[in-house]
Amino acid sequence: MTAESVCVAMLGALKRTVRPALQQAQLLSALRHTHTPWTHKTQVRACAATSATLHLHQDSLELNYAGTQMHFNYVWLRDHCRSVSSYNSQTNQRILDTGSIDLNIRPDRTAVEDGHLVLSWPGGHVSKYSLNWLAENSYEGKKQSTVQPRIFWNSDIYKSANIPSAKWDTFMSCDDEVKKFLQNYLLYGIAFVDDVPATVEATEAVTQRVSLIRETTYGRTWCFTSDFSRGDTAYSQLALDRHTDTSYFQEPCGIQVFHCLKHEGTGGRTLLVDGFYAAETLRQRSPEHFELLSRVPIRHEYIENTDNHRNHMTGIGPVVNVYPWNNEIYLIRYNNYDRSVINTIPHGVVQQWYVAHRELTTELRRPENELWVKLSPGKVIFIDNWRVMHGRESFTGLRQLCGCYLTRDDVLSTARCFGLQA
Ligand SMILES: C[N+](C)(C)CCCC[C@H](N)C(=O)O
Ligand SMILES: O=C(O)CCC(=O)C(=O)O
Ligand SMILES: [Fe+2]
Repeated sequence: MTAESVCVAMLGALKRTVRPALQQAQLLSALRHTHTPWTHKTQVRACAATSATLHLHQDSLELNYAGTQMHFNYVWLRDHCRSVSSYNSQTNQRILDTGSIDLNIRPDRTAVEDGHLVLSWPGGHVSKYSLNWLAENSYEGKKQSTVQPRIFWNSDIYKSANIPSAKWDTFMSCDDEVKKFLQNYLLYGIAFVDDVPATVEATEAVTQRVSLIRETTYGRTWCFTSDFSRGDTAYSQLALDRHTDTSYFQEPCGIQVFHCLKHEGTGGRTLLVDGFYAAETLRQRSPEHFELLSRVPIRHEYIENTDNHRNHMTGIGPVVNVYPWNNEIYLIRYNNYDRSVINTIPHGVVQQWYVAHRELTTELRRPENELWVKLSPGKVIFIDNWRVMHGRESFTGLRQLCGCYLTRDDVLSTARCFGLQA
């Protein structure tokens, strides 16, 4: 058996879910290294024992390992050297000055030894990388995997998943409960904690288990009712169509927390819609419309001029934001109330943009995509404001809603510290 056939035999061992990738072909060709084609310089080394084969190219090394063909640029390899003089593994920070690497660097010696790629650089420095580390960190590996695994949902999918709510007592005392809660939150973009005392303090305490509060012009923790105390329809009894909040921030708030402390009246149910489910449907149906919404930046705005508050915020960005290397959606800004004048789209594109926006709106408005819940005292909901839209039914009577925004970075950090993929 040749080394190559060993590699092929291992292909099946590595299961990957290749996501439908829209402009992947264009993207790849744009990003592709300009390899010197096979030349007499190219060396081939095979090591059947580790099932790894190396091919040296002009500015990169090709590694076939665990069923994946990967390319590692020489500057990249020197830059990612994990030797003690290059990298501080106590702080997980680079020591090496990347600006000092010769951009034409090539290793003098390359070998695969004991599951490691070993490179000797001109000047004598030796770098060692475990093949598994290389496989985990290669571009080829990353572009086929998602940054954050998610389950896109419509109402039926969410309901039949029967996700349990966390319970206040356990949530406050047991890390495992927080971990389970975060896993659900990451997968679905919403998660609940039940039996929370109906106070601002308890609501705040719950959030402290997973993140830091992101203070905004609305306060740190806010408690509001339909008193028009602020220049925004949220402070009324009117119905609010599905939307994401703070679309007018350059970085919209990552998480929204709501706790209804009191409602003496009718209506006021909360509407939840998975924006990623709708956007993925759009991507399947009309890739070119999806592309337009992900490419064209638009502006959102919050202008407030009341007796007590003066604010003028703007945020610019596309409706759908995707990671350029794998086309995974990571953020949707969708707020028809706060969308401001469109003057960032050339006239030849405006019509198509509206068509694309309408198509997304149609998906978001399908009744089967709507999840309605009545928030009641004790039930705290965490909403991924980069993904899941919220809205509300009009209501009567006194309704008091408290909550806060959380920093996305800190929620994700907590999740990663629990060993979750985020
Ligand atoms: C949640 N809280 C009531 C504090 C603020 C509401 C902000 C409303 C604004 N139109 C937006 O969508 O961002
Ligand atoms: O009143 C509600 O249920 C939510 C209102 C709203 O959209 C918000 O406060 O962001
Ligand atoms: Fe809102």
